[in-house]
Amino acid sequence: MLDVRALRKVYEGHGRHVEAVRDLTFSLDAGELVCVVGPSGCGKTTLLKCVAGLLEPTSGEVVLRGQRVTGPPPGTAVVFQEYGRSLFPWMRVRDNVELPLRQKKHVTKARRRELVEHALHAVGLDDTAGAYPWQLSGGMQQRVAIARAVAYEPEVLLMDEPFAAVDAQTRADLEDLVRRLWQELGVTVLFITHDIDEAVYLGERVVVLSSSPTVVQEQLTVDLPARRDHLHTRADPRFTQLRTRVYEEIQAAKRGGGVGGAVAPPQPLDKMP
Ligand SMILES: Nc1ncnc2c1ncn2[C@@H]1O[C@H](COP(=O)(O)OP(=O)(O)OP(=O)(O)O)[C@@H](O)[C@H]1O
Repeated sequence: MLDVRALRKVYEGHGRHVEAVRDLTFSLDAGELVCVVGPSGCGKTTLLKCVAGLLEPTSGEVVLRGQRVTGPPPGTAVVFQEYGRSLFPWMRVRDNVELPLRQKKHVTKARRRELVEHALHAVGLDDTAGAYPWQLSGGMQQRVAIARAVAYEPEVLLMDEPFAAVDAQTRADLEDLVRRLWQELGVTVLFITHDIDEAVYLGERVVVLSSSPTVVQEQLTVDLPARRDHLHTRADPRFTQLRTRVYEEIQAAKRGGGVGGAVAPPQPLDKMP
């Protein structure tokens, strides 16, 4: 349903020439939750902006439901890292969540209110509808941003390092929230992170990017149980195997090769220590 094909993006201007991503090709099936992980500065945000139709690729393309993406595609919601900048401080929480719904002309006011209530309930913020964002903690503000995306009833949810700025406990809670919403809503999720543990904990599949010049280094299926929790999943030996493998891939990418390469053939995951 979502295809990234030979995507390349070069930023030009002010005497600079930055090849942010060189050649990215991967796909998401409908209803998948895929994490993209890569080192800092490898072009993850650039990739997400191209997928969201906010940035034009230099070459290659993003195709969503068979249509080439040339602007923000309908049915797609984005959650960015900087929740503080994505919420309007002069609008109450309920109005922030409702705002994108106003674009949907066929949705009545009563239905909008219902969707907002339901979304705030889904993220555990029933009591904050009348508050202003600045009256909430960072983690709560990010929940509002997620509620806004959920209320929009997207088919595709794009998330760009959404939990990078919150504390570890809140982050763990928000990761569980994303998996729960994904399971309940059947939405297709592309989740960008630089955190290997987060990618393996959340994803059904992990796309590993190399460092610049950026290509897809590896794709791994995460064969952990669908029901995950921080206590048990992170203690699962399989979790450790997978995170080790992703870590090795990223290290190999920095050296300019794959884990397998000419040096050592890749070990099947089930044979890894
Ligand atoms: N608007 C821009 N103009 C010029 N160069 C840019 C622009 N945006 C990003 N870049 C450059 O493109 C490269 C990739 O940046 P990008 O933000 O996509 O990486 P990232 O993987 O998301 O980084 P991080 O993990 O640190 O958030 C960097 O070298 C960055 O300096």
